[in-house]
Amino acid sequence: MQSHYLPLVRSQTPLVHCMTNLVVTNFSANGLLALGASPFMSVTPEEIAEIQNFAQALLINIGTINETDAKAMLIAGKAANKAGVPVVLDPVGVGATAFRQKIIKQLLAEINFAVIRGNAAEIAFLAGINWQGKGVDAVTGGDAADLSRLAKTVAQKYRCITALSGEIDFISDGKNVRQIQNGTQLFRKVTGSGCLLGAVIGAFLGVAQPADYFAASIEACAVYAVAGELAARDLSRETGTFAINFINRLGTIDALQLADKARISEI
Ligand SMILES: Nc1ncnc2c1ncn2[C@@H]1O[C@H](COP(=O)(O)OP(=O)(O)O)[C@@H](O)[C@H]1O
Ligand SMILES: Cc1ncsc1CCOP(=O)(O)O
Ligand SMILES: [Mg+2]
Repeated sequence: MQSHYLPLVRSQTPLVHCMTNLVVTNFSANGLLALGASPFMSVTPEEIAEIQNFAQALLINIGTINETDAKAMLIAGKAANKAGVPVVLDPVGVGATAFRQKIIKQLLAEINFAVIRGNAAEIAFLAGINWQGKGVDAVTGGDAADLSRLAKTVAQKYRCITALSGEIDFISDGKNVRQIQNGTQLFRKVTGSGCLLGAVIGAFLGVAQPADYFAASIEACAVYAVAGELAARDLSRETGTFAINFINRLGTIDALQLADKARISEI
């Protein structure tokens, strides 16, 4: 694929305001910095509305959600909508507890999300379909047609782009679906792999026009999965090394590597 948004991320350094979970905050900030974006990690109620005046994107991730953070996310999301800042939702482990389900229902009712990114279990939950999940992880399985339909259903239901990640990523705008057949199994052994992807999608949206959010999301997922594939070369079970290699690859991946490696098709 042609890289259009990656050079823009590197030249414009979009500020991505991440309201994310306690597990992945540092990994996400380092991943954004490596890529060329500018992370701002804050859930502080006193400042989260103001940040939307200068942010290029907002990420809302419910990984370690509590009532206080949920209230702050509602305020930030609404302020971002008002300011025209694209908002990405990562509904981490939404099917796992009643509390998460309550929070997600409120967020989806009151905020317009540009992109919802989740694994198969999370996207299936939003589609209203029973799917196997375990805590914050998806249990693998499901054929491509089912997963593609899930992504499309959620995109239509919430009038947004959906990025369903896994062995194959499915990205839909509610009409079209693209599949990306890149990545590595090692991603599953590094916590924050999905969460950082949500932040990276935010960076790509931050340099795109709203009409191009589908294209920007596809490129973000492709850059991410190809960087993972390159980072995993010569590794089998060295998950710590993979995490470091991956951050390095986010910084060095270029147009040639993307054109050479990305396997993107319509489904
Ligand atoms: N089995 C796999 N093979 C290749 N890539 C994978 C695999 N599982 C996940 N990925 C990649 O890992 C990244 C994070 O996705 P995922 O693991 O689904 O998120 P989460 O951590 O939220 O469950 C995505 O880029 C996805 O393409
Ligand atoms: C392990 C864990 N527990 C609560 S949030 C979280 C991080 C999940 O990160 P990811 O979905 O990116 O693997
Ligand atoms: Mg996740």
